[in-house]
Amino acid sequence: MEYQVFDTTLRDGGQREGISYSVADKLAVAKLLDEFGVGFIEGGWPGAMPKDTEFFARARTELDLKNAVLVAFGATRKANVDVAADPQVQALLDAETPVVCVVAKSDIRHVERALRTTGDENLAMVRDTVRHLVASGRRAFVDCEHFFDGFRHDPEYTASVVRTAIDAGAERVIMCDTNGGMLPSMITKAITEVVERTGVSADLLGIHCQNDTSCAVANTVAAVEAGVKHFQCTANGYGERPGNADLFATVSNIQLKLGLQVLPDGCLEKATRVSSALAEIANIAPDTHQAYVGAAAFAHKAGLHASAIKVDPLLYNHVDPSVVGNDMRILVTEMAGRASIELKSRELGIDLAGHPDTLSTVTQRVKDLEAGGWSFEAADASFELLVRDELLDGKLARPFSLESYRVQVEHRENGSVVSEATVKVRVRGERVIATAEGNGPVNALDEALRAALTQSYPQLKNFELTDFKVRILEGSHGTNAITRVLLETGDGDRDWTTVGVHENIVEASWVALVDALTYGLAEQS
Ligand SMILES: CC(=O)SCCNC(=O)CCNC(=O)[C@H](O)C(C)(C)COP(=O)(O)OP(=O)(O)OC[C@H]1O[C@@H](n2cnc3c(N)ncnc32)[C@H](O)[C@@H]1OP(=O)(O)O
Ligand SMILES: CC(=O)C(=O)O
Repeated sequence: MEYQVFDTTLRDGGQREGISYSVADKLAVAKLLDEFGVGFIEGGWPGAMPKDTEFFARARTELDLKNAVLVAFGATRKANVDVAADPQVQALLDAETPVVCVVAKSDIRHVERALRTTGDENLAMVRDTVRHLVASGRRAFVDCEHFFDGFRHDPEYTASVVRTAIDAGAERVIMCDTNGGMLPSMITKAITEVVERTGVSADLLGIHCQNDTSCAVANTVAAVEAGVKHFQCTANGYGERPGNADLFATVSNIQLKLGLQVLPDGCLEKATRVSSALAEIANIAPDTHQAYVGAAAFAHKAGLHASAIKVDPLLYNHVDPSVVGNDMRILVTEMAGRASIELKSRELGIDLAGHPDTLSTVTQRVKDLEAGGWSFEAADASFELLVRDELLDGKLARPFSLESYRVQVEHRENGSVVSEATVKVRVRGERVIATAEGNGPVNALDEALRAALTQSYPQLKNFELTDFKVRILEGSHGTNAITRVLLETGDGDRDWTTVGVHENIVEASWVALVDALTYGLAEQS
C-alpha cells in the first residue's frame, strides 16, 4: 500500500479523559482496527505503564494481525545518557514490534525549556536513538512534537531535526501539530516550505494532528493533498484534549473524495460497525452526529430533502451511505412533507404511493400532534400505528379496549412508597379486571395491564420495558406544562419505541404503554 494509515487509538486515543483501556480491551481494539485494514497499530508505550508492557507481551501470542503491524511508542533517549543504557529505549526493543515510533522535540523552545538541554544534544538524542533502533532491526518512525509551532519560530532548527532523523535511518518523520492550533492552509504552506528547506521528499513525511481547532481531519487531508503518504489517526477522534483526526472521517475523505486507496478492498464498508464497536470498548456513547459513521450522518428531517431523495437519494447525500456501511434514514417530524411520510412509511414496509389522501392526512396529523408536544422522530412504532390507523379510516384492530384505570401511590408510615394500579379492559369480548403493585405508578400500570392481558396474549411475558424517558415541555400561551414520555420496549429479538403526551405524566405513560403493547402484539400476530 502506497499510503500508510497509522492508527494511534491505543496510544493517543487512550490519552482522552475518561478512557482507560484494560489489556483485554487493547487486544480487542487491535483486532477491530486490523479488521478495518489500517496498516499500523500503535499499541502504547512499553515501559511507561505496566498495562502497555503486558499488552505487547500478550500481543505476541494472542494477536494474529492480517493487515496491520504493531508499533511500540516511546521517546528518544534521555539527554546525556548512552542510548544503550537508557531503560526506556530498551523497553521499546523488548516489546519486539517490527516498528518503533519515538517522539522527539523539534521546537527549540521545548528543547531548551522542557528538556533543559541544547539543540545539538537533542539532535544527538534523535540520531543515536534512530540508529540504535535500526541497528536492532526495527523500522524507526520519528514523531516530531510541536513541529509546526517550532517550524514557524525557528525553521532551520526544526528542519535540522527532520534531516537528522532521515540521515540516521528513520523511515518516516511525522510532523505533529501537538497543540492542535493549525488550519489547513497553514499545513499546506508549511509542508511546501519544509520540503524546500530540508530537501526531504514529502513521501518520507507523515502527519499527526490534534483537534484543538476542530480541523484535525481537514489538516490531515490537506497534508495528504500536499504529498504526505503517512497519516496518523484515532478511532472516533479519541485523544488528548479535544482529540485527534478521526480515523473514519479521514480515510473516508481520502478514499472517497481524493480517490486515493488507503485501505484494502472491502474495508471501508466496515467503518460504521467498527466505529460503534470501538465506542463500546472505550465505554463512550457513540456520537450519533459523527461524520460518515454516526446514526444521524445520513438522517434527513427536512421535507424538501425527502421530496428530492424520493427521486434520487444522492441528490441530498454527499456519498452513498452504504460505502461506509451506514444507512439513510428519514425522520418524521413537524418538518416533514408528504414525501417524508411516503419514504418513512416505505422504510417501515407500508407503501403509500397509491394513497395521496392518506399521505396528506398523516402529514397534517403529524404537524398538528408535534405542535401539541408529540415527537415521532424517535418513536417509529407510534408513527407506524398512526399510519396504519389512517389507512384503515381509524379502524385499526386493537388487542384490547380500556374501560378505566386507576393508580394510587401510598406513602406508608415506615417510609416505603408503594404504587398500586387497577385496570378494567375488554379483551376478545370479555371484561377483565386486574390489580398489581409496582415500584412506581407506571410500573404498577404495566404490571396490571399485563396481568389482564396475558391469558389472551401469552407472548406478553417476553415483552420488557427497556427504557423510559420523560420530558416536561413548557406549555405555550400560558397553559400548564405537558409531559412527553418515550418508552422503549423489547422482546429479545427487537426493540421498538412509542410516545405518549399529556398534561398528566401517568396518562402520557399509559398512552405510550398502550402503543407499545399494540405494536408488539400486532407484529407478533
Ligand atoms: C505529545 C504526546 O502526547 S507524546 C505522548 C505522551 N504520553 C505520555 O506522557 C503518557 C505516558 N507517560 C508516562 O507514563 C510518564 O510520563 C513517563 C514514564 C514517560 C515518564 O515519567 P517520569 O520519568 O516520571 O518523567 P515525567 O513524566 O515527569 O517527565 C518526562 C521526562 O521525559 C523527558 N522528555 C520529554 N520528552 C522527551 C523526548 N522527546 N525525548 C527524551 N526525553 C523526553 C522530560 O524532559 C522529562 O525528563 P526529566 O524526568 O529528566 O525531567
Ligand atoms: C506525538 C503526539 O501525540 C503529538 O505530538 O501530538
